[in-house]
Amino acid sequence: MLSLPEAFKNKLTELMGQDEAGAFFETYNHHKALGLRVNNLKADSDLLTTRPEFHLEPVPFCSTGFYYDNADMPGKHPFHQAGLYYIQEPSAMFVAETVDAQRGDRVLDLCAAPGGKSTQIAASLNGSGLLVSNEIFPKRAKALSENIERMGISNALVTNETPERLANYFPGYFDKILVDAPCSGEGMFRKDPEAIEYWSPEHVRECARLQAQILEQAYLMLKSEGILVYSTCTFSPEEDERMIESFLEKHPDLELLPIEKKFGIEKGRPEWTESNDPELSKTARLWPHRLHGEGHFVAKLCKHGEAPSHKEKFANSAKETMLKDFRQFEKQTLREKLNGIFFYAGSQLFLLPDGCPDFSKLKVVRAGIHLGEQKKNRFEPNHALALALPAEAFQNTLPLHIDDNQWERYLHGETLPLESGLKGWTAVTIEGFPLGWGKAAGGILKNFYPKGLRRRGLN
Ligand SMILES: C[S@@+](CC[C@H](N)C(=O)[O-])C[C@H]1O[C@@H](n2cnc3c(N)ncnc32)[C@H](O)[C@@H]1O
Repeated sequence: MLSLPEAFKNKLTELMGQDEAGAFFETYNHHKALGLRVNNLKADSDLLTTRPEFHLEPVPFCSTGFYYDNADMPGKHPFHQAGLYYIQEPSAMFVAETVDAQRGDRVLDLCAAPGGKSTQIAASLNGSGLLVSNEIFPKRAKALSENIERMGISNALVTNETPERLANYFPGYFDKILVDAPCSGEGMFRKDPEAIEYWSPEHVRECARLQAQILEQAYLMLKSEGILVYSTCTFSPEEDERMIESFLEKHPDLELLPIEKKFGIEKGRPEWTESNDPELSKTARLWPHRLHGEGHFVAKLCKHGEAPSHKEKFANSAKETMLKDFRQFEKQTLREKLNGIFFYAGSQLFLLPDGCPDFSKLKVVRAGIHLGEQKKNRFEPNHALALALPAEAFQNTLPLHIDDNQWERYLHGETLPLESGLKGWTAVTIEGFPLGWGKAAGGILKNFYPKGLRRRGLN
């Protein structure tokens, strides 16, 4: 059993009562639940469920979620590098299900790194609308950006901003906002035992102060009739029901919406708040002793009041004359011409989503698809382009297969021998799914798998 802080044990025992607390603490004798979520932007679940290397059982509250077996090691499988799934704690999958993003929505994920929920929201948007995926810490924003790239997401802006600066930029802009708040992480003690070290009653209070500030900024960015989902991975009422209680008090135009309670998902606990308002039982709690997953809290709100107005300003496309080298590369490498808003950041070229807002004053880490770099008189593609398109989009492919070790060599950065007379930019695929670029010449494939992603050892 994990060694839990005494104050945490006493608090939860007092809240839950001896009987329930007994069942709850018993879960700390067991391993955390392991989950992965299939990326519907690229593949169907059948692709994984029918493969012998995976032993998957459906997560009941997420149609693309699966529990996997410890021996499966999905992080080491090349399908992971190809972005066919995201390894995600099962309970966490319920949060983006609650956001329920619809085609064409403008969605903000305000506290997004490393990107579990953003990548799930993007799958629901299926390339339409806009996802602004924000992370305040630069290092975490980079990891988020890499995951957005790996999953082949074309309609996201990854920003590295404070909630306050974003709120100045996007007043009343979003249809849906997710605040997956930084929290005391009590629900993750089995997954991330480090969270135990940080835990203290003072830390819980600090988190609650920060969450209230973040929620205020989210409120400003929400359209009238927009939906706000608030979630934490902690059990403390100060960060959960009481946070929603005081948020509702501050904003009477907010309505708490019911969340369906199925598959062991339970009601929020109004009895743990000041007001004891039964409305708060519309919120949801995911408990490790009630379902196979870690601890989470989720609330869903609708804003009925007026939202601050904003002037729409869109990003402009680069002139066609500036795309000469790109167009030549495109003609030689892709089967179809790409259309849309082309945007240069220095020599780097991006293809922005339709209706992309002007983001010139924001810290943007990634915008749409990173197509590549304009070099002197030629264009060099970026890894993101290989991952954003299906294999059929490329003129040249080098198909690799799981039962042959060539894919391991490719992911290590090695040059590959070629039997065919391939020439030029080539998408390397694994079982028909792009893994990255290579450049063919003289019977070998030069490896363009990004250095930072290369595998260091065979394991
Ligand atoms: C629970 S994690 C998000 C997990 C993420 N949504 C996912 O599904 O992968 C909370 C995030 O909030 C960020 N954060 C910390 N302080 C913040 C602040 N003051 N404003 C906004 N985000 C903050 C943390 O860096 C962290 O990445």
